Amino acid sequence: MAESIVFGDLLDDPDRLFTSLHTVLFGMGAANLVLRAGIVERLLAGPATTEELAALGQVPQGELARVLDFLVGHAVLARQDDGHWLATPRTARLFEARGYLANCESSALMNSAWLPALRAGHSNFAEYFGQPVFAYFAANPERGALFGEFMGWMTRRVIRFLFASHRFQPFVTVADIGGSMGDLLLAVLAEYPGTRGVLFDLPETLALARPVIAASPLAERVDLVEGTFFEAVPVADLYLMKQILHDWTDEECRTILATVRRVIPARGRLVVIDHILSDPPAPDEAQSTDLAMMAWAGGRERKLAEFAALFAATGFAIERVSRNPAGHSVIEVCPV
Ligand SMILES: C[S@@+](CC[C@H](N)C(=O)[O-])C[C@H]1O[C@@H](n2cnc3c(N)ncnc32)[C@H](O)[C@@H]1O
Repeated sequence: MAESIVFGDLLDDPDRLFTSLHTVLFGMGAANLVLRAGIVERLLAGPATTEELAALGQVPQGELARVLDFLVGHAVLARQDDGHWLATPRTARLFEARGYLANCESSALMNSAWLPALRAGHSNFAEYFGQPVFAYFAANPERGALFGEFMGWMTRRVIRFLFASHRFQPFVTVADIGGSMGDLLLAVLAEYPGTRGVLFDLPETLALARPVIAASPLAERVDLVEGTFFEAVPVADLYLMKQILHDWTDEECRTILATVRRVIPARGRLVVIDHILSDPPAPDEAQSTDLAMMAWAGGRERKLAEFAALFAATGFAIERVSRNPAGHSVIEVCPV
């Protein structure tokens, strides 16, 4: 069995446990603080003084300098001899990960409500934020936009694996169901010239995606279609569903899959991209995202046999599986 990061050698070494978790917890807080205050973007544009950055964030200079010193200690920022703060290569990485860092902060907040959430029978998210996750994002577009950035960051993590290990059979139109900001769809269209794409998602999500797609050189090849996958999806010969089924219960997944099954052509394919749970359990990414799905959406990650049962119940059969030990796997299914 792989060694657990937190509950293995760290738990056996209290000094490292304390230092590591404190660095993660307060590093995450410091990162979100400077991102939210606009300081990271400002420093990516050029060096600045403490006074300028404190004015920008409307925070006291002394406390801000201590936070910035912490980030200098981790080479996320640097400081010139004349006292100006400046960006390092890690500052850009931090900016790219801003959606994920906001997501981590929400996870930490909602985990404080885990026990009452379980007792009340709903997700940690609904317990802490007062609404199910996608309703909350629809009502709070600035949080929805950060979530979309997080999804794009996650997609970029899996795209290299996807294209290296899994080729799609020839297709004319690909529909990304719950495709968020279109990161996966645009990557697939770039990889498969001469094809067209449909970005299908809730209206509030597509309102955020529309300018992103319009700015892409591939915009001409994309149609945006609003709707809910509990009712109807557009017709295509290749369907993508990345990180969709894991948000929902088995019963809800059967409804989503049945919606696709009603319109998929006989030669069409559905490609599900999700974590596959190890069996027996291992301290891997899938095991932690399983808890994340319980917390965020009342959903779950699944073992391959559990996916197979969902497909069998909705008129699909697994044709190919590209298993990714380090993250999301690819399960391609055909209608039967
Ligand atoms: C976890 S995100 C995955 C996004 C994208 N597939 C990816 O992997 O980057 C779930 C997506 O499902 C969308 N969604 C949620 N409920 C939906 C519904 N009923 N119909 C269509 N899309 C929905 C959300 O707006 C969001 O974009």
